[in-house]
Amino acid sequence: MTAAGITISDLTFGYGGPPVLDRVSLQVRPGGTTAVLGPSGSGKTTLLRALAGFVRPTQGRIEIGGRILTDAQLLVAPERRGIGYVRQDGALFPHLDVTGNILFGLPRAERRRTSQVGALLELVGLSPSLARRRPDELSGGQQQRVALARALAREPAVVLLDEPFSSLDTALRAATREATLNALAERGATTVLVTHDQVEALSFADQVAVMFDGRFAQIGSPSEVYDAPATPQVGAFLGDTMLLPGLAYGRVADCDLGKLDLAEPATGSVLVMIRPEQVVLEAPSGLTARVVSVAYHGPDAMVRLDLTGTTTRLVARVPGRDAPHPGDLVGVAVPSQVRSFPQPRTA
Ligand SMILES: Nc1ncnc2c1ncn2[C@@H]1O[C@H](COP(=O)(O)OP(=O)(O)OP(=O)(O)O)[C@@H](O)[C@H]1O
Repeated sequence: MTAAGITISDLTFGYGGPPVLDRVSLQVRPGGTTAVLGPSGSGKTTLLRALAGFVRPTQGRIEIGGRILTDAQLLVAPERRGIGYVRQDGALFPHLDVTGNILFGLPRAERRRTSQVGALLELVGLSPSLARRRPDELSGGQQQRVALARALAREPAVVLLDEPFSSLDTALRAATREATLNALAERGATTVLVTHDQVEALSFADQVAVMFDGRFAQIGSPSEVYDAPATPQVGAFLGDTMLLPGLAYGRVADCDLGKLDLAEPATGSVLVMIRPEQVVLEAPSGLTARVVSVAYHGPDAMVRLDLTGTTTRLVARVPGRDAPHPGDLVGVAVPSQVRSFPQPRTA
């Protein structure tokens, strides 16, 4: 199977009402992994359904491997698209065993090739000894891996994953995610993952497309969308942020935390974006703050602070073992470069 790139151009679709997808464009490189990240109801699943051929867009085009699958005239049937689709619940057939589930949907001649089931199970990190189990005899993570093996059995050029890890607990989620990534990499399949989990999107994909209200607010590498968000909304969706009013001149912004270095030059009134891991706590001197509360998480702790002489509230993420105590007076500094956004004018 040769890897196929995906090109989505100007795609628009609504379920009879206002558009759920509003002129959406996206490119996924052959063999690449893109995470579509957005809040509930933003249109992520609808985009996957359009890619899979389950809905007919009112406008726009979908091309996979240079072949047009959807446009104003054409709607190639789902089974002719060479796409594997793994849903949130895995959706295994309860009355079929693992082998039956994996071979389901293959052409009749290929269904006899039960020998490939063992190889597919190994590919997704499962023991071939599970081949005769029924879905209710498997854990949630094992069921998801069987669903992935079923999707890969047809050797699709493109695999769509719709929140496939969301029902799993934390440890199982990480292991299943890694097994899925390895299996997809081995097959060279181009992958689109839909998720509302920021950590999952950042760790799974080489490209993250952030969707709000049926539009992409930003498409970029994981570090671009996290470190250089296009808007405060994208920044806040990717992780905790503080926005401080300030005045920028070139590569410096003056705000309640003093003069901070800007990653990009700016001029005039800005909102300075600071992530909690950028706030460094030290012995009190210069800028100080009073610790309001500490949420201890083991490896790290989130420390809420009142900046002395201001109404500014800060949050610092510090190593768990270095966490101060509520009431402590600490020094604060933001030594790393920060981003800024033009401040919206108020009337
Ligand atoms: N079959 C349908 N008929 C009518 N409206 C629908 C249908 N499916 C989804 N919608 C609406 O379209 C919008 C986008 O839904 P979609 O499932 O694509 O969002 P999502 O980002 O995947 O959300 P979630 O993360 O909750 O799954 C929502 O407002 C939803 O209510």
